[in-house]
Amino acid sequence: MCVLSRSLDARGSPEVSYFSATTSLFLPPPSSSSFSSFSSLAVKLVGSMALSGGHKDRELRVHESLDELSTDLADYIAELSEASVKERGVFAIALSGGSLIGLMGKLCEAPYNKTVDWAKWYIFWADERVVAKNHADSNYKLAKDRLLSKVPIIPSHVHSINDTVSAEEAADDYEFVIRQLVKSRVISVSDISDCPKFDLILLGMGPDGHVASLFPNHSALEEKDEWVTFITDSPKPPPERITFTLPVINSASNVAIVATGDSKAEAVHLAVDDVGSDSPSVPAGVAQPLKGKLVWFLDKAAASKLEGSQFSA
Ligand SMILES: O=C1O[C@H](COP(=O)(O)O)[C@@H](O)[C@H](O)[C@H]1O
Repeated sequence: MCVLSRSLDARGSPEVSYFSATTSLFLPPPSSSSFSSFSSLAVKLVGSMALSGGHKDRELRVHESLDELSTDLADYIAELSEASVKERGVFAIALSGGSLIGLMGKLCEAPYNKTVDWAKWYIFWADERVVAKNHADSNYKLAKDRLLSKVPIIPSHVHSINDTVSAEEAADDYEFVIRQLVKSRVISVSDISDCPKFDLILLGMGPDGHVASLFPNHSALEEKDEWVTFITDSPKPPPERITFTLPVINSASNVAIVATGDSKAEAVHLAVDDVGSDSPSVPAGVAQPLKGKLVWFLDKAAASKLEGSQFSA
């Protein structure tokens, strides 16, 4: 696997280096700046820059196929789980819904089904549709059917929303549950805010650039005080949802955004590239942990509109 590493110096100027991940040897840069000049299985772009009052650490992994992306995603989650269990004794992970869950499927297979310390996992949802748990639209049901029922997770460690109350009450309830688990340190606490610090928040991204249930131009994006908020007017059905707020997402130790397919390419470009203030901003572009690390998992189609990219969809 070849890796392209691009870090940004203090002024934001790119310093480009190229190396092979398998050998860790530095290779001379290619004559063209095009990513596609590598016959790589995956291209990884690492950016790091100082932000006002913060730090930005992000990495872009572009995969040749969904199969490779799924393997890399399973490796990434398994490694973070191992590190967190070693450091804290538990792994607090927040899931999303949508295509992400299918792409996590390799975790149910060897070696991960045997090597991951599932009993130490505590599961949450970064967003949930306010429907019954057995409803086809439920993010909980999707994860349960495709993932949680296939690995030995302890049922009491699975924290889904209360599906018998209104969206507002479900958001309040969920925040209460999270507060209790922060108190008992199942979930860490951020040292720069009072927010929970999840070990990993996994986000999908819609073609409009929404992450969790934070949609473009929606007031929920501005929520600063609550950990969990609710909406009743989601532009994507179903309309009633609860969602982690940006302060919670941006307090996590690790955030991954997983996006595949042509329909996501424009939103990936708007979120990742430095598009300037004249272009519309998308929620995915403001998901960036202040002290943690953001990793984007993309296929070539989703990466096809990135600046400097010659991936063909
Ligand atoms: O409605 C939702 O959509 C997003 C994206 O879903 P995808 O199928 O386009 O990957 C998902 O991340 C979110 O959790 C879900 O509620």
